[in-house]
Amino acid sequence: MSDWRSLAAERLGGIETIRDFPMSRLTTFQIGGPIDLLVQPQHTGELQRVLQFCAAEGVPWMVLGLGSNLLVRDKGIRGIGIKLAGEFLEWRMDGPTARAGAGLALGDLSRETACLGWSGLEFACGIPGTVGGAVFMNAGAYDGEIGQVLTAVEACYPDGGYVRLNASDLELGYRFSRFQREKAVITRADFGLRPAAKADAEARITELTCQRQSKQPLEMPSAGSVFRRPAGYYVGPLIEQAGLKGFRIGGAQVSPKHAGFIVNAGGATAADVLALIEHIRREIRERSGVELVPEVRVIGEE
Ligand SMILES: NC(=O)C1=CN([C@@H]2O[C@H](COP(=O)(O)OP(=O)(O)OC[C@H]3O[C@@H](n4cnc5c(N)ncnc54)[C@H](OP(=O)(O)O)[C@@H]3O)[C@@H](O)[C@H]2O)C=CC1
Ligand SMILES: C=C(O[C@H]1[C@H](O)[C@@H](CO)O[C@H](OP(=O)(O)OP(=O)(O)OC[C@H]2O[C@@H](n3ccc(=O)[nH]c3=O)[C@H](O)[C@@H]2O)[C@@H]1NC(C)=O)C(=O)O
Repeated sequence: MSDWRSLAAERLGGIETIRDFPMSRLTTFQIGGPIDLLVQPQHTGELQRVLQFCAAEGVPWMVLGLGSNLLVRDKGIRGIGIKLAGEFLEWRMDGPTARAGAGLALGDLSRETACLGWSGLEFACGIPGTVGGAVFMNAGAYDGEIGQVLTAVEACYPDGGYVRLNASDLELGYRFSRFQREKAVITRADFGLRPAAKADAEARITELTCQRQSKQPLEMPSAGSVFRRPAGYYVGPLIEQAGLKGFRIGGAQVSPKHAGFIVNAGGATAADVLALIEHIRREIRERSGVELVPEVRVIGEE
C-alpha cells in the first residue's frame, strides 16, 4: 500500500473508491493489469476534489470511459482512474439540444434521442464508448462524426477550473480533439439535433446495426479498429492482402471477420496484442510501404 492511497482515503472521504481494480474488467478487450485506485465522482464538486488531490500530491490520473479504445499493459496503471458516475450519466433535451453527461454510453444516447423523434446521432448507435470518450476522439462511423453534431462541451481542468467551450474551439479533426494534447476531464456535451419521424430515425439505426454486425467481430472482445486510416488506404484490405487475416500471437488474433480489428481469442495478454501490432506494422511496411499508426490508446506501466 503506497502512502498516497492512505492519504486519498482521508482526503477523498465520501467519494466511492476501489483499490487495485483489474482493468480487464473495465476494457472491451478484457485485457489489462490493475489500476491503483478507481475513483467514481458523482458530481462536479467531487470531481474537482479528486483533481485537486492529484495536483497537490502529484498523483497521475486518467479518465476511464467504457474502455472501448484502450489497450492496458499487463502490469496495470499507476495512479488514479476517474470513472464518471452519478449526474455524469444523465441527459435531457433542451429544445433541439441534447445535453448529455460525459459518462453516458453514446449508443444509449443515440437510441434514446431517436426514440423521442430526434435525428443526428443515429450514426453513433454502435459506437461502444462514452459521450466523453467520443468527444475526446471525435469518434465516427458510417459517414457520421461527433463534430458534425457537437455544439459545446464542458470540461474540468487539473487545477479544478471549469470551462464551457464551443465545438469550434476544440480543433476537431479525424479522430482528434484538443483534449488529446491538453489534459482535462470532459464532463458534459451538447448536441444540436433535428426533429424527425421516429420511425425514420429508428430504421436508420436498425440498418446501421445490421451493417456493423455483418462486418465487425462484435461477438469477440476487441478495441475496435486498431489502426488509423492511412491517407489513401483502408486498413482492412492492406492486412487481408498481406495474408494476415486470422494470424495469431498467443491469445491475440487478427479478426478473421474484419482484418482491421485484433480480437482477444481467449486469454490474450497486452504483450500478445502489442507483439501482434508490431508484426502487422512490419509486414505492411515491407509489403506496401505504408506506415500504420495505432488508433487504440496503449497505456499502463511498461
Ligand atoms: N467507431 C467505432 O466503431 C469505435 C469507436 N471507438 C471510440 O473510441 C472512443 C473510446 O470511448 P470510451 O470507451 O468512452 O473511452 P476509453 O475508456 O477507451 O478511453 C480512451 C481515452 O479517452 C479519454 N477520455 C475518455 N473519457 C474522457 C472524458 N470524459 N474526458 C476526457 N478524456 C476522456 C481518456 O484519455 P486520458 O488517458 O488522456 O485521460 C482515455 O484514455 C470513443 O470515441 C469511441 O466511440 C471505440 C471503438 C469502436
Ligand atoms: C471500429 C471503429 O471505427 C470504424 C467504423 O466503425 C467503420 C464504419 O464506419 O469505419 C472505419 O473502419 P474501416 O476504416 O476499417 O472501414 P470499413 O468500412 O469497416 O472497411 C473499409 C473497407 O475495407 C474492406 N475490408 C474491411 C475488412 C477486411 O477484412 N477486408 C476488407 O476488404 C471493407 O469491405 C470496406 O470496403 C472506422 N475505423 C477507423 C479507424 O476510422 C473504431 O473507430 O474503432
